Amino acid sequence: MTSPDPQAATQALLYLDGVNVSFSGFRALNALSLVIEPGEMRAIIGPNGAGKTTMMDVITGKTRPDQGEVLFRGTHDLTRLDETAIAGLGIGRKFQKPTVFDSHTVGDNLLLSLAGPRSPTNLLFGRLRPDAAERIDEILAVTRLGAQRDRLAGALSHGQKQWLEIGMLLAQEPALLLVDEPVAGMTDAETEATATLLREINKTRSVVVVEHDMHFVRALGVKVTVLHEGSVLAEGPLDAVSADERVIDVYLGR
Ligand SMILES: Nc1ncnc2c1ncn2[C@@H]1O[C@H](COP(=O)(O)OP(=O)(O)OP(=O)(O)O)[C@@H](O)[C@H]1O
Repeated sequence: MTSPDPQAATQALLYLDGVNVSFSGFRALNALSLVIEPGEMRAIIGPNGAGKTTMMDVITGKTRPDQGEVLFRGTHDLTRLDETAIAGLGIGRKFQKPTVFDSHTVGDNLLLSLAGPRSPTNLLFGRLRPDAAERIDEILAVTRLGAQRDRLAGALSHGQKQWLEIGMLLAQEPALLLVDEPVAGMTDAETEATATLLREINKTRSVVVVEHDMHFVRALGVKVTVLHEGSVLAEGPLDAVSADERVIDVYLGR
């Protein structure tokens, strides 16, 4: 792949160019270049070890690249910021395994995640953002967890826990959501519902989703980037990348 147009750096929401990451001499990311436009939802696919998780780690500041540019909104150099600062810029990440608070209700999990002045003292004295109750209602509606509000999170199904965690991420009001294999272990119906949920979220936020489940990627209906050996192998609509011989060889054909 050629590098993206340098002018794209200033217009992109997320701009990666020539990113290298090595672990003990092994290139996990190899001159990776990728551009996510404002408002876009992008699906990232690729075989095990292709570098998908490492790419997310670089964007969120967990891993520092050895080389390359990583810019958010054209001006923020993510290679110089730590994880907290990057989260503060509005980049939220959902890991594969749900990490909800099992012994709290669904509603309280969301309350604890709300952006705003939520120091322990503020929570203790009920000082929350003024629209907290309204925002929780909205998130419960979009995640279809309204009927579960007073249930303990520990009692939810695996799919519902994943939706709750996506809801907790939404409560932080990120501009960009990074979502790692959200439908692993879900039923077909839950997988469909998750595609609908991410499409709904994408109406107001940008999303990068890593997923192996091709039915789910198809249901998202967005541009797909195929990673292989730490670089972009192919990019485009799912039908086009699925027909690409190189993609079939390294990933889909297996
Ligand atoms: N901390 C690390 N130390 C050494 N090697 C690592 C480390 N993290 C990742 N790697 C290696 O880098 C390569 C890319 O890994 P990465 O987890 O990014 O791939 P992936 O595309 O997310 O794979 P999967 O689909 O299996 O999650 C792999 O070969 C992996 O073993």
